[in-house]
Amino acid sequence: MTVIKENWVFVETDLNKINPVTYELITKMKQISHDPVVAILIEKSDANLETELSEYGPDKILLVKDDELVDGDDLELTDALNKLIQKQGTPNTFIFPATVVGRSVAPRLQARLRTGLTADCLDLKFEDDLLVQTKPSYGDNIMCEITIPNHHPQMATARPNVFTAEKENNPALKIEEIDNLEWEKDTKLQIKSQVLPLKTSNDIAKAQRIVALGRGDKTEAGIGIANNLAKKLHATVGVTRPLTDLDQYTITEQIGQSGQTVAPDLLINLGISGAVQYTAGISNAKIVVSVNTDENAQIFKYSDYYFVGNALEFSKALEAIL
Ligand SMILES: Cc1cc2nc3c(=O)[nH]c(=O)nc-3n(C[C@H](O)[C@H](O)[C@H](O)COP(=O)(O)OP(=O)(O)OC[C@H]3O[C@@H](n4cnc5c(N)ncnc54)[C@H](O)[C@@H]3O)c2cc1C
Repeated sequence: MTVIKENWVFVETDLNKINPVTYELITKMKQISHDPVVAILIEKSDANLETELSEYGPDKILLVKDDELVDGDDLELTDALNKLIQKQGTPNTFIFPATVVGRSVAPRLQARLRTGLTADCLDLKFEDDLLVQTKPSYGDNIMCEITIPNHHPQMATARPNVFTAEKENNPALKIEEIDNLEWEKDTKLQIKSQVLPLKTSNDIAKAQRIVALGRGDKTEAGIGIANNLAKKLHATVGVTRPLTDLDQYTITEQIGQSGQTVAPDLLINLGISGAVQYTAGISNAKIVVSVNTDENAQIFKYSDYYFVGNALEFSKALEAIL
């Protein structure tokens, strides 16, 4: 098998809009790669998403204009990407966002290509052509560096909000349109319509201020006051995993390893212990304030300011002076 010296990034689109995580991945790959970074874009025949995409400086865009495939399911997408690799050659690496779509399509493609995949990476770098993929392991207690030395493409999914997207003018950009992929239709599943959810994980992932609630502030009164505080601060409410047992919170608001990675200017942690699975999602927060009754709470190690005391009383007092 001939490996082409290209590093591919899958462009995720939702209802004819590019998911911004794509730009984060392109920027990161441009920073670390000495070979061309190629964006794989599938769009409707009358769309022009390549214009927006080109602002982030990929070296090449492989463009598939296909009205059916845009609305295709994960199996169809997998088959189309497999056909694309058969047509173009095997890239050195192929990176996907660790989103619902990326987490479904990337492993299916990996299995078909009989290569390796590292899921949910928090960092990527190259040693020559070898992609070194960093991810938390063993319950997030250690960071592992994983490589796939003998198979191609070296595949990874990387979490949204970990890398920073930066615009770049690339006058050398080439756009190559691919015709006749002849992907196989999935007859078992039919998607009749697609709607954007009212609330998305983007709300918390993009929030500039977050009030995060943990088990130590899980009472009805604690949650009520924390929500008032959030309103006054124009902040979004986030939670730790135990709070997702409540009807009003889901994985959409959960911060951490199995939830969302956040990068706010201000994060207030109320009654949160600081388990590694939670702190994995907050390393890009700028100012962290934490409140906990336990003076030895782990979360204080990740905090710029902390208060030893009751979260509810703290929220009440802070809300009163705002
Ligand atoms: C595979 C895996 C993935 C996971 N993914 C995630 C994830 O993405 N996100 C996540 O959050 N968790 C995740 N978890 C769970 C994680 O391990 C912790 O259990 C969880 O983060 C703990 O949440 P907490 O801090 O709210 O609760 P606790 O650990 O119970 O901490 C509560 C804290 O509140 C303090 N406290 C008590 N009363 C008060 C009070 N009145 N005022 C102030 N402080 C008070 C206590 O001192 C304590 O420190 C995951 C676990 C596993 C195994």
